[in-house]
Amino acid sequence: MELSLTRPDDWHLHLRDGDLLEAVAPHSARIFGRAIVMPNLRPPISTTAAAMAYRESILKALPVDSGFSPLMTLYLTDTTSPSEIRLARKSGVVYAAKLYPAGATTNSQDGVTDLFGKCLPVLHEMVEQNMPLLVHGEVTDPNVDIFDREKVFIDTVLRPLIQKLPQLKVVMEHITTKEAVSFIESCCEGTVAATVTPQHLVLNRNSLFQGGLQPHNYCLPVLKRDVHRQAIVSAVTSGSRRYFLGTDSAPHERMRKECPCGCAGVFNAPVALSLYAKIFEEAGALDKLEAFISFNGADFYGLPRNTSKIKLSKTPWKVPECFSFASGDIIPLFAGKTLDWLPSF
Ligand SMILES: NC(=O)N[C@@H](CC(=O)O)C(=O)O
Ligand SMILES: [Zn+2]
Ligand SMILES: [Zn+2]
Repeated sequence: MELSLTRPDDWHLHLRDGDLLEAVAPHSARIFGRAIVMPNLRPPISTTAAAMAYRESILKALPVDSGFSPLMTLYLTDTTSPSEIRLARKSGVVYAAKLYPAGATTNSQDGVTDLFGKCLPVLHEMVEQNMPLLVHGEVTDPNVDIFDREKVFIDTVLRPLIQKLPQLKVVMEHITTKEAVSFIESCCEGTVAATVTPQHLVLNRNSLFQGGLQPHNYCLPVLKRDVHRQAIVSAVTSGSRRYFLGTDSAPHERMRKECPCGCAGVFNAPVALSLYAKIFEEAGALDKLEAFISFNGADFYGLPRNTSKIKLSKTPWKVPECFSFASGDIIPLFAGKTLDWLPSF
């Protein structure tokens, strides 16, 4: 079987910088037309000037004939100003601003400590500029169980936020729970949406401990119980326009994953499309795959859909064990495993 599909976009991607950027960018660029590029570098991409410079380094890291467009984002801090949002919009290269609650995830140290206390003027300006707020939706309170942090964030931050600013466009990134699905369903379609990663659709929290600790399955939000996985599978395969592809491909060098305090983040760019196809096939919903991977995100962001095509054929292929680059190795999700759906162009 072979599917011909509109070229997809990745609405949540970490491209990193330096050697790592050069190593990973081609994996996304061969498959996706565009990607929303996350700003959590060190230092963070918190100004329009930094976003423009980062965009140039991404373009340099792409293969010469690549048609891939990086869509940049701004990292919100306690001191981001409304004028920075205006500048970002005017630049034509910044498409959203990203909320990292300080301490919630990789490189979130400079994130927001008090959204309602520090960021309301910026959020009002984002409404004015029709600029989406992208959210890592977890509370950081160490007393909240790590498996409950998304649910508590919805109740204490997201619901109050959309009550205060019903016109703000919000993308809840990498949703992992049935509570997140209920929340998204309760919001206004076209104003609040969610991205879903391949790992949260195919794995549950058992995969973190299968036969021993599995650092390459560790990401944030952490994998959840299977009942939650099933809820997000039903949501994305229902055909709803509220959900779209965001891989959250987040590479870390092997030695930073396989160590006493390993980093959170899964490198899934080479396998993401195969895994999404597997999920839709198993749900008997292959007819709804194209909207999820290629239409819903563009429609939400108000961008034209891609016009070129890719092919996905039902051909078994083996995922490489490892990708080596100048400063180390990166282990992909499903390393060494065989997957069913092979993308080609
Ligand atoms: N998802 C992750 O586990 N890690 C991401 C950050 C993020 O998306 O939260 C990273 O930048 O490594
Ligand atoms: Zn995140
Ligand atoms: Zn991410």
